[in-house]
Amino acid sequence: MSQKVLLNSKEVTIILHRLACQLIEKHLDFSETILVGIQPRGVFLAERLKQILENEYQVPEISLGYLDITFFRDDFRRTDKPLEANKTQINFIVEDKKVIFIDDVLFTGRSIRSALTAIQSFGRPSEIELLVLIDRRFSRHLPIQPDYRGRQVDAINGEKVIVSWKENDGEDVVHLVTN
Ligand SMILES: O=c1cc[nH]c(=O)[nH]1
Repeated sequence: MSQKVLLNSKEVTIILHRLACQLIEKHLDFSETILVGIQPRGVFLAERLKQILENEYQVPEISLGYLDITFFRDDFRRTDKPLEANKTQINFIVEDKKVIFIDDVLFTGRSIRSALTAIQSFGRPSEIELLVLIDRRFSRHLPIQPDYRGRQVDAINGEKVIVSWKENDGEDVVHLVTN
């Protein structure tokens, strides 16, 4: 196995600030907007963006929820292993709000397709956007594209993009791993 650094900690910080500014351009004070981190790993990115927006750009408190998609995946019956769901926590009304799905890596688009189904249980948002740190180009199985992307990456099928976060993994870094 070999691994190459795609983004180091400084680059991750710069990208997070850019994404935060792009969100402010569109969502201003976030009064009609809800951030939704896709479980499990989109939550780290969503929390980080909330922190940056509130602490560094003085946006008033932003609504942040977590959405688990385990049982909304179209392949969940195909596994023999018992599936373990993560927490879904959406403590506010999404009806007529602008929802931003946040995930670390966009690959086939199937997770986001599942998230679109899962969010329906909480009402009908006025719109749903997608923000990802890494957009794996040419990998999509579905017509799903991000509205905000940190970095576009060409990775071939045997390769994997791994995003690590300081609070969970000790360091902010993105690796391209080849088996
Ligand atoms: O490369 C990939 C593809 C999907 N999910 C990841 O975390 N990395």
